[in-house]
Amino acid sequence: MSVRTPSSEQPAEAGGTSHAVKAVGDHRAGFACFVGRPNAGKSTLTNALVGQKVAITSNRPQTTRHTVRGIVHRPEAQLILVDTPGLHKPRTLLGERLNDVVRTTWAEVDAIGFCIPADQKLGPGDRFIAKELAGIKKTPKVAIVTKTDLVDGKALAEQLIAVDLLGKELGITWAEIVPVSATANQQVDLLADLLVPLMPEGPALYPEGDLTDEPEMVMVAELIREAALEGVRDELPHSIAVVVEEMLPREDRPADRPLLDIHANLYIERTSQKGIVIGPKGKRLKDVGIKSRQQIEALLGTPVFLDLHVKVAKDWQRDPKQLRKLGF
Ligand SMILES: Nc1nc2c(ncn2[C@@H]2O[C@H](COP(=O)(O)OP(=O)(O)OP(=O)(O)O)[C@@H](O)[C@H]2O)c(=O)[nH]1
Repeated sequence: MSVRTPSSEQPAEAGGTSHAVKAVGDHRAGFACFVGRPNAGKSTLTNALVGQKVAITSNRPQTTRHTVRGIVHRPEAQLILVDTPGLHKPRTLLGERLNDVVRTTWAEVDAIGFCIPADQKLGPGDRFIAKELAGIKKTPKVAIVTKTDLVDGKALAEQLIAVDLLGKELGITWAEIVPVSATANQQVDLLADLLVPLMPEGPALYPEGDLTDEPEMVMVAELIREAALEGVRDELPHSIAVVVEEMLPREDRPADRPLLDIHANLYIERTSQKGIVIGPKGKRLKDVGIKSRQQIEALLGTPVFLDLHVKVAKDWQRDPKQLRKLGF
């Protein structure tokens, strides 16, 4: 088994495939995606690799709904990370659509990183995904054991062995098995080093300095949704969707004091959920507004006036028309 620890000094090489490292001067560019069950740490890892927040994260499963691309720039390579929703057994139409997005992504990328949290035993969710992965023969697969800061050396070693065995059992050849911690920034750069040789040779696909190609309106909506998800429980997280209707610079402002007006709607599925989202005397919604506005201002680099409304889109997760309207 080829496991990458901080002391590994082997050259970055892709498990004997045709992707071996080329001489200096060659440039590589391509797409990699992280897969794994909900909450495995895919979005956090994407952000750590890119060095800036491009994907929202939360401790609620199924946070990620959009395919966010983070772009890692290196002198010798450009690595475009596609962050997909967690694959899971679908229960709703939204669930089915999300799984379709995942599979389509897998077929298009140059490498797949399978994320398995170090602090949880391999379970049916991991197996479900690994079995699907086994069916995708051509794409190199890297097993990434995430959240290594949460476990001791013994538990980590056991997890690495379990991942290796899972691969053998299902006929998957891991190009690498890499333990990382995105929050403690352990081995994150090494992971990028190992992914780069798996990319095809070619020129950069995005201008230098671009960190994502997600439209600003979508990123803004995601930041609002992230703030709204904090502290909500049970079914509600899945019921929340945010759509930014309009982003316009306020007229009649002096050039040195611009203000961006953002109008956004936060959708829930049932009237009964309104109270939870808005909170007593509107306090929760106000907090969501303040928190997300700060993040949006940091993202866009301009002062923002955020006009946020809560609306009911009845059972939108099961309604094709509503799903389309909400961007799915
Ligand atoms: N301690 C620790 N926590 C982590 C690490 N990476 C992610 N987390 C936490 O794990 C939770 C889930 O992380 P995400 O990055 O949102 O997970 P995800 O796989 O993108 O989740 P979905 O969007 O639901 O598919 C968050 O609370 C993160 O802060 C890590 O390296 N160490």
